[in-house]
Amino acid sequence: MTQLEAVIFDLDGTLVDSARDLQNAMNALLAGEGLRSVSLEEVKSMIGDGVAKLVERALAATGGDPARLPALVDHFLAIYDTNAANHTEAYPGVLDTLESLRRLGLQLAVVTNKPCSATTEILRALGLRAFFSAVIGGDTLPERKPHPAPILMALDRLGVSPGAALMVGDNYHDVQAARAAGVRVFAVTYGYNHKPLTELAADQLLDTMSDLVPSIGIGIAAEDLLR
Ligand SMILES: O=C(O)COP(=O)(O)O
Ligand SMILES: [Mg+2]
Repeated sequence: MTQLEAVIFDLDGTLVDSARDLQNAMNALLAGEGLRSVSLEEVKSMIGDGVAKLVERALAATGGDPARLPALVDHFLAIYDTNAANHTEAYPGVLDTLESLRRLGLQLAVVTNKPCSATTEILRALGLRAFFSAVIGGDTLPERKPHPAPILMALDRLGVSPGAALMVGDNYHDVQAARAAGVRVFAVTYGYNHKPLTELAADQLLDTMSDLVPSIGIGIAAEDLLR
């Protein structure tokens, strides 16, 4: 079994619960358009495919004019960029897990469909930025997950081959992108997945991030990790 050298994390729904800040920014945008607010549950069902999709789904849900989409994506970004870390928190077990993985000598990366500026603001505000040797956002490349390119770019920056990496995400797009990149993939059960967990077809499900290190120890090259 190839020795595990790197873990790539999705951001929203995996490392951080960002739904409240996304909801607040969205409702400020919608109010400016004279449209109704969206609930937290609605927003959670819209997260994961980047900002343009998020705004498109919110407009569709509230009867907004699709022709306004390009202008409203820009407006959303202007609101969200400076308010991305007001209520956003790391999920339980995330900080301890990142510390443990680094202690085990693993390299860490973030591959998210969220734009880089908001991603960086959140990671810095939560004290997580220093754990990651590579951070790939939704606007780093023309392609986003489920395309494998962002994952391959992260691996390239880390100097790690796909077979020596593990992806951890919450969405079927994370699973698809990882599979297409040739990377093993675990899925957390607490995030914003839009499909039944059984359909995710991840290599393993994690009910909490605290389960990750024990799972690696049992399932993936434990003898190598602990040597
Ligand atoms: O949809 C987004 O903006 C971010 O989603 P992700 O961090 O789960 O990739
Ligand atoms: Mg996600």
